[in-house]
Amino acid sequence: MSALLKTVNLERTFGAVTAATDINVELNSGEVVGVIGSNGAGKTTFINMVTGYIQPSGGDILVRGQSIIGKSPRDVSLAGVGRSFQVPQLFQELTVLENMLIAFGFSVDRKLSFLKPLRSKEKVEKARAVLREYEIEQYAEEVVSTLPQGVRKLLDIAMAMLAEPGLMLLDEPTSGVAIEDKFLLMDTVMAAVRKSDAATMFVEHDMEVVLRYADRVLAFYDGRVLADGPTQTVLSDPKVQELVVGHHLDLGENESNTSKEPDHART
Ligand SMILES: Nc1ncnc2c1ncn2[C@@H]1O[C@H](COP(=O)(O)OP(=O)(O)OP(=O)(O)O)[C@@H](O)[C@H]1O
Repeated sequence: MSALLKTVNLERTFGAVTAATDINVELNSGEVVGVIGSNGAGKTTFINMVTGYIQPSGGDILVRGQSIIGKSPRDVSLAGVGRSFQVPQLFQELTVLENMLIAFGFSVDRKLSFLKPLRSKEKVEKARAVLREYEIEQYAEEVVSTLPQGVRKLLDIAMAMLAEPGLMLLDEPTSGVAIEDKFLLMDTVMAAVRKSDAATMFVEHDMEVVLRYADRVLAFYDGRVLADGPTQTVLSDPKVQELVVGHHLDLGENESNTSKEPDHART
């Protein structure tokens, strides 16, 4: 059976800058992969290529064996690849529920969305059920601009999950969220995502979050995948600690026991 996602010699240049090169990655259902790398390592370029937001300069991207090269972000989303953004892409002056209903029109109704009413009992019920899974149903009638960043992040993810993607890419789900709320947010997201059997990739700078939630880690350095493997193995690799993490990680007996030294990779 074809892998859920397979990239073959994926490459992207911006003028003289090689943002990504030689990216060969395979991913299967149910996997939870942390994507790490210091600023400018190529993580967002990779996510943008896999979701159709930018086209590669070379190589191929296969989703369940089908190439998605040349497809628009919407067509990639219809092929089963969802994403959330570092800065949530929301209609700030609309309510949480209205944002969900618009996402419904774009992703679930598909081709005939312009002929279908935005609000129906069935859609409202489905939208509320997904909000409940992400523990933000109580905000359904609130205007987005009045809500804390953590709720907006959850809403952005919930909107993408409405389409029940087979692969979900989360670009820095915890950025801009207070340290004490990061684990709460990730607990909610991972519980919901794991229920769906979607494969998940999340870009993350905080190694405690990576250790706690990722089964596998892809470490980017200078546009390349420096290491790809089980979380403990990759994070204990001295090369990864030196070039990617920027400090020693003590992975001894306690999996979440990370060094508290300043982390240059943290934003
Ligand atoms: N649109 C663009 N035009 C020119 N250069 C770009 C563009 N997008 C990315 N780059 C360059 O490509 C390289 C990889 O950038 P990318 O944003 O993918 O890194 P990143 O790992 O996501 O970093 P960060 O953690 O800061 O988000 C960097 O050198 C960056 O300056």
